[in-house]
Amino acid sequence: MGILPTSDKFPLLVVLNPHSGRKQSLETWENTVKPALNNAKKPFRLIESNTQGYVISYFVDNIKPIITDLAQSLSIVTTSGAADGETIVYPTSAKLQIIVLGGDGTVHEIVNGILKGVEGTGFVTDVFRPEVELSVIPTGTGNAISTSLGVTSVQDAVDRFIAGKTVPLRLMSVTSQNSQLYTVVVNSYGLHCATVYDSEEFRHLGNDRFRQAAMKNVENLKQYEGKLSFFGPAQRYNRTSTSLVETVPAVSNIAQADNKNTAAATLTLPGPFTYLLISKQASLEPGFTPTPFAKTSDDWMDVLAVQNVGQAEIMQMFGSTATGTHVNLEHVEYIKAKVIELETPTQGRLCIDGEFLTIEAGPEGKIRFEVTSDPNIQIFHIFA
Ligand SMILES: Nc1ncnc2c1ncn2[C@@H]1O[C@H](COP(=O)(O)OP(=O)(O)OP(=O)(O)O)[C@@H](O)[C@H]1O
Repeated sequence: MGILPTSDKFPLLVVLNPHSGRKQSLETWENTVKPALNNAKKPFRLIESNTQGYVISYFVDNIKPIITDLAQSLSIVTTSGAADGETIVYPTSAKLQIIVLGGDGTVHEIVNGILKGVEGTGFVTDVFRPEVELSVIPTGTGNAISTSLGVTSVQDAVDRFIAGKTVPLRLMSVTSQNSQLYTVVVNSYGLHCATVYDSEEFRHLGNDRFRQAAMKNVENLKQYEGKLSFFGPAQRYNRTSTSLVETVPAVSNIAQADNKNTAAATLTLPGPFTYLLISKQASLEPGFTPTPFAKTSDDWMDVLAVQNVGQAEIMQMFGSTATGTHVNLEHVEYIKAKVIELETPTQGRLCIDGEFLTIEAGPEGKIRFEVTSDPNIQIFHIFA
């Protein structure tokens, strides 16, 4: 007797955002994904998002009963023959499968809703730790996660789900004095954040909405004051050797760290920033690969930083992001790190997977980015 696979007893969840991309998720569901699941005899439960923020609230409110039902569906009752000889064997792990018909913002809401819903509870522990397996059907605008994994179409995503191979979806934790969130794709500051902010009004253009909003912001190019500090191990792209080279903390910094109880930065970038990304995905949309060394499953964050440049340099960078060769441009900094802090002298705006966060001015407003390693947070996997 063994533990039954989830699909035999507990339905997979299908999260559908009808507003994603060019609003074709429902059609894709009805025409392609639902027939494929029916064919494969996979029972499902449909969760349709009816407003912005619905998905996050749904999981905050429902993840505990979902995990309870999932665990119970996998429990095994054994009888010894005696009247009171019934024993229930509970599982120590289980797979919760979720198909996402939406874009990266919907994945962001699922991940943050689940983690918020189980925070401070005993629902995810060493004794019982569910694995959440996400199948992202690319029906958003950028579809960064799918694009970075090489998923080329809706059918390709469905095929990968049916094939069943998954890889870890590594998260970034984003902490300020009064908030804590998880990022699945990208944190941005400066031109990219302003572009995402302005792109909503061009949603009807599909992928082109980012291009339209980017051009608007390049025309009125601004510099964004801030200091970026890197802690612990870091690798910096070296244009001469065309490779990532380990950056060792300066000796004075090590001494400082030993004397005080606070770590000194391995490296700092003084800003101001024209363009700044802290990313877990190589591509943010098809044909746009700003952080080409980023990997969905590794334990690094990839930083693309462009400091204090003009329109010509930005356009030159955009011109080579399709191939990733912009990392060789003089004004481009590319760094891999595990812990990063951003401090701005005045109030600023940070974009986290399309969601916006206010950065308060000065040291109190500092934002800390870390790759998560806690096994009770790192429960997400993605069909690849
Ligand atoms: N019913 C709804 N009406 C309006 N907005 C919604 C609804 N359901 C969800 N949303 C919001 O839609 C936003 C965008 O979703 P999503 O990220 O999936 O698509 P996208 O922005 O087109 O794709 P991508 O993030 O891949 O570029 C999310 O911020 C989400 O909160």
